[in-house]
Amino acid sequence: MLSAWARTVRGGRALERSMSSIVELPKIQDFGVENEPVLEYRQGSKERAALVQELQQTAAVTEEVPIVIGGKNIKEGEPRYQVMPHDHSKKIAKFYYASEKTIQKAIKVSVDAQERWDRSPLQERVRIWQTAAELMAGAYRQKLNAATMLGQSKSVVQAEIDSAAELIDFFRFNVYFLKENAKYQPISENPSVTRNSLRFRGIDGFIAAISPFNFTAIGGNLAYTPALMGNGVVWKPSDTALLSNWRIFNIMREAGMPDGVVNFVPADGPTFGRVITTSPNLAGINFTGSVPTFNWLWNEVGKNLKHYHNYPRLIGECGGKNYHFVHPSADVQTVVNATIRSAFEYCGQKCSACSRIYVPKSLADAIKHGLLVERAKLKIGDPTDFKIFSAAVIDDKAFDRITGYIKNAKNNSKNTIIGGGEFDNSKGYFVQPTIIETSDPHDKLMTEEIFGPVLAMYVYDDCDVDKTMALIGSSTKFALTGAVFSKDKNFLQKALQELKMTAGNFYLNDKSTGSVVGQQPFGGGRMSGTNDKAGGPGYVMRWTSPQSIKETFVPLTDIDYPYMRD
Ligand SMILES: NC(=O)c1ccc[n+]([C@@H]2O[C@H](COP(=O)([O-])OP(=O)(O)OC[C@H]3O[C@@H](n4cnc5c(N)ncnc54)[C@H](O)[C@@H]3O)[C@@H](O)[C@H]2O)c1
Ligand SMILES: N[C@@H](CCC=O)C(=O)O
Repeated sequence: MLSAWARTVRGGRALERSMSSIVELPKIQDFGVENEPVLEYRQGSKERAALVQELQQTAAVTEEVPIVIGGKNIKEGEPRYQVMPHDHSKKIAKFYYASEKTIQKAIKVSVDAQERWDRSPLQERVRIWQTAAELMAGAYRQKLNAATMLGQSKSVVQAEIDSAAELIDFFRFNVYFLKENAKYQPISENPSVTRNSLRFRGIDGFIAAISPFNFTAIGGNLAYTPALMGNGVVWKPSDTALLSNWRIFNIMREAGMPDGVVNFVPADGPTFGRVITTSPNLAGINFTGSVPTFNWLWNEVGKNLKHYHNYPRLIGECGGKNYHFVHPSADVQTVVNATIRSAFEYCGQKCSACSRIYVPKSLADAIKHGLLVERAKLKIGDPTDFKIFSAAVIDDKAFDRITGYIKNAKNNSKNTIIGGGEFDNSKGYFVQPTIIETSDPHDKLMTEEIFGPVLAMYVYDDCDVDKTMALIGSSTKFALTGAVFSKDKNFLQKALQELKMTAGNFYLNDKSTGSVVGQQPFGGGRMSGTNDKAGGPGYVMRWTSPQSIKETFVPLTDIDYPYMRD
């Protein structure tokens, strides 16, 4: 007969049962999940009328945006303004930078709130997330879109796929993924003797969510997915996405989010970075933005390691030098249309935007002609004009950086501007979609992230397909998105192997942008980030510190092993 000890180690038949389980498995209502439909905004549609009205209302005021810590509004220091990038004389939001002391206060409030919040039933959190998703899809859809169009200079469709569809999808899908992940429970060989379970806990401390300007949805995901998993969060939104991010924060409050769990803390980037990385309570950084900023944060964490209670989780989704590689067998029209969209939608300010294209000599004339014809048709202007293709770049710094590349190209004999090249910042930060052909595949136009409407093109000899394909991975450290265009299945097979490490999101005969939550989980490798795949099932798991629990229901009656008594 097995001893009680052995029975609890390996299971076995229970002779007596003194207790039952006290661990409750998460109860989360089952529901299906679908992507939020992208509305069309046709002339005469209800959604268009509602959006126009909301654009007028949003443009008519400069909204006050406070710092919010533990539910309390704080306004301190000199006021700052978020302006409309396409008309920088217009202020859309007035906000304040949190001081070091205020950031420290936000950390304390988040750490205190975490303990209570982590004890709240998962089902209650799920209810809040679902309510928020409904509010975003309904009553507040156009408020979110208007703030994104005016504040971040997005066209109607670019706002709709971001601040409506993607944001709503993040809220619905992360709940779905949480539920799916919670289905796994460890083996209990004989549950009346011992029962094993796994529960999700938040991480002991606080999570700093640091979001970029270019996607409203990313701000919502970075701040609220750690919160869904039981964490306290200090959210630093980007100065240039402030109003749309503020609207998300308020929707969450209306949906029932308790005060103090997520704290809204606009701040100077380096000040915020210094304060969070020197706090012993730092449990994680959820960052999306540029490589230099993430590298700086990672270094600071390294320097401070001995002060922390945890190893902070570092999630950073960073920049790219995304490519379109065209094989001689490619369909020219597909290449042209996909490239125009990928390179120039939202002024090339998607991290996934194509900014280098490799074209075989045999197709070069046709592709250049197609790109130039389509480029000339693009209307660039005020995003409230429903006919525009794209609007202004985000701010003066972006304008100077992008036009710096264009000016440089004008003075470099290896580079020829074949389309665009004009810019004007007198009213808004406008840069015309620009195509530059270079004879040097290592030129900085082909290797550095420009993050603007500038497409670099390199024409290769058809016989050099393999050699040119090898340049994709060897000429930059980025590996975010990439696309290959070919009608030759054997070549596509080869590209799948040869280019495996060059992109976290890889497209065959499609543009390098436009990933959808739940369809193409997003993120890059190499220096493009930690590739934690936002919009995929593993992302929620990065924000939990799971606990394994073993419960034993029979008394432990002896210490010896049976063989000792033989
Ligand atoms: N891989 C992805 O999923 C993804 C998605 C969107 C954007 N991006 C990348 O983001 C970049 C564009 O966004 P951006 O211009 O807002 O990036 P950024 O790095 O300038 O800023 C990102 C955030 O970091 C803050 N910040 C700046 N310095 C800081 C510091 N020292 N400590 C702490 N926070 C600091 C900023 O204020 C902002 O909130 C591009 O490189 C783009 O490719 C990547
Ligand atoms: N998910 C978006 C990119 C987000 C980064 O900016 C896309 O795939 O285009």
